Amino acid sequence: MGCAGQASPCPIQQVRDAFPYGRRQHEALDALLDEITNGVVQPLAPADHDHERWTAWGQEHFGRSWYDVPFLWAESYFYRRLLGAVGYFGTGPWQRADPFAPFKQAELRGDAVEEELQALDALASVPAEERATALLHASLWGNRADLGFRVSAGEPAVADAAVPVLVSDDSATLWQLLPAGTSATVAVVADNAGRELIPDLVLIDHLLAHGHAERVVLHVKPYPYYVSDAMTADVVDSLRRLIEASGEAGRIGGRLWKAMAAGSLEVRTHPFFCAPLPYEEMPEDLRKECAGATLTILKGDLNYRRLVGDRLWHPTVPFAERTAYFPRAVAAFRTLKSDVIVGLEQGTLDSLQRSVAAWRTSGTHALIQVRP
Ligand SMILES: O=P(O)(O)OC[C@H]1O[C@](O)(CO)[C@@H](O)[C@@H]1O
Repeated sequence: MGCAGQASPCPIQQVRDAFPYGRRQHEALDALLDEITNGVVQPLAPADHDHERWTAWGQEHFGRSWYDVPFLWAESYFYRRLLGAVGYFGTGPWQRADPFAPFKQAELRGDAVEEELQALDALASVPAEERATALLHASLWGNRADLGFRVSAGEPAVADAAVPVLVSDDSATLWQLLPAGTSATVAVVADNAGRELIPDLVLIDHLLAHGHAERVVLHVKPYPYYVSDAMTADVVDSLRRLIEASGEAGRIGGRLWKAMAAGSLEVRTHPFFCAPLPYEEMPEDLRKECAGATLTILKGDLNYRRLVGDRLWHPTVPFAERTAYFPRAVAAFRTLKSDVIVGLEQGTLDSLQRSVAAWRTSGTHALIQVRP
């Protein structure tokens, strides 16, 4: 979360600086910061629309120090409380005003996105298979948000070139599940907006345009979360950004816009995407939804923690074993930003452990894992 003395930026300060909030919001943010630093976790007010839901999701954590509750729970609840403090769920003037919108907008309008969109022109003329790999990697590394659509492919420099940056790569299995010309439905559970969502949308366009999927359902967060997580408004902004671009990016945007109207691309959301719970505990309606998809692709680090279980598993525990509960085929695209990892070959683990890189947490490494 980066508050209370941690090195990364504190979202409380970030939103304070980014919005001309009134006294009431500043006081509520002060109180939240004080609660996190010196106090104990307070429940939501009984009148809050999601009071019952959060009680079910972790009543046992209320009244304990923020430092003593599970990290996954604390992070999720923190974002819920932050939104409460700025009046996001209220009926006042700040109702539904995304406190992170200024950061998302700046990224979308930045030079990096512009360059990445322009690079799509060069990609349009390369053979379909090579393009598919480049787009898959762009979506994957978009999770680190510092790599674009380079034809030369998607992999950032790392300290130790002897160690593979893709620590697991099941992309061949992914393409086997989605051969061109199938009537597959693909569910994509999005992670970050901006520099991650744009390559996700470009990949979705490729799946639809080349017959790897007949229908794609893009799942986004129901409210602002983890600063940059994508919501419906971010999908709209990204689609507009694509459409306004020249060349191939603009054409992709136009196709996606039409796909939305035709129903071959659908945006959906569910409260569970902001839940502090593993996917193993997903509710029945979401389980049915995933069972109906040929493949569900989960993007990002947090989704990975929730998919395999937020624990320090031995890295060679099979991915298939940890995801056996998932109702149908599932894929994880993730740059490594936390200690949780499974599904590594012993040889890969050995070379990673010999390297000097902080490979588990620095975002220099990534994986594509698939359980058919
Ligand atoms: O956007 P992503 O890839 O889900 O990353 C979020 C990650 O960042 C953190 O908030 C901090 O490292 C992790 O807790 C979390 O897993």
